[in-house]
Amino acid sequence: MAMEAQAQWVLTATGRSPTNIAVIKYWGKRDEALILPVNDSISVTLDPDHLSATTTVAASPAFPSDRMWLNGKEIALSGGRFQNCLREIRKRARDVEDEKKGIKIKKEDWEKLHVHIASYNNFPTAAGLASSAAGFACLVFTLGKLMNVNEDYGELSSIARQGSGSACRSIYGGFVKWCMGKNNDGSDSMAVQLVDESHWDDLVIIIAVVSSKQKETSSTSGMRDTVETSPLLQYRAQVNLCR
Ligand SMILES: Nc1ncnc2c1ncn2[C@@H]1O[C@H](COP(=O)(O)OP(=O)(O)OP(=O)(O)O)[C@@H](O)[C@H]1O
Ligand SMILES: C[C@@](O)(CCOP(=O)(O)OP(=O)(O)O)CC(=O)O
Repeated sequence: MAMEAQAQWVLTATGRSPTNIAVIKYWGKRDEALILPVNDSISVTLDPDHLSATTTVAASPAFPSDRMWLNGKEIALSGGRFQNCLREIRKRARDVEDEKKGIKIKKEDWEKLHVHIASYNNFPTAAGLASSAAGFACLVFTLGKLMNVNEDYGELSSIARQGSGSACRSIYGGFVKWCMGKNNDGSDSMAVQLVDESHWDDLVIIIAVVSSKQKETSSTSGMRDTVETSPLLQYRAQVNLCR
């Protein structure tokens, strides 16, 4: 394999993704593992200069395992959400050649190459400002860039969805709809852009951070409780709010 014959090298890619704020909220899953929602939702993507995640991914034959640092602190990548995103992007990886660095990676090499991921949020993490949306959109986008993935944004949004539901909408700017889809495998549950970021030029969103502390109840567990206990949620899911 050409990759092994070469000297040790590190190939990197960096991306930045903004967070998004839902105007018609996603609340409740019909499939917890695939992250499939019970309703369509619509959000507005914020300006990346203000609230965003910046992620650098690196691959090297010298890395013995996949590792990730979030805001400078190492976090476990063993969770299903990270593993699903890594697996889905690796599946779609293509040949990469960097002539200047003398690197040649074959499509099949990506299954064996490990990655190191470093991400920073320029706003409070896990505090109710959708850091998971910016974070997983950025992770999927940047891994895709590193591995020369050629999928369209719809497909990337479907992969980001498997990291955090709201992340599928952060793949696009402007106003974005997450179409819940009907298929059990989630293949039609993805985001589409309704209008781009120039559509409503003078729209200003003011984010008032009242606390930067980690929330006591995450959206993931809050919506799980609602699905299990609220008859009102079933009604909300039956009415198409996004029409
Ligand atoms: N930059 C990032 N890159 C990758 N994963 C991230 C990043 N930022 C946050 N996450 C993941 O998202 C989790 C936080 O998500 P959580 O849903 O609890 O909070 P939030 O998205 O900030 O708030 P909310 O969903 O209520 O708006 C983190 O524990 C981490 O797993
Ligand atoms: C209130 C919300 O922001 C909830 C977002 O929840 P998450 O997308 O963070 O939940 P998981 O899919 O479990 O990761 C509404 C919305 O963004 O539509």
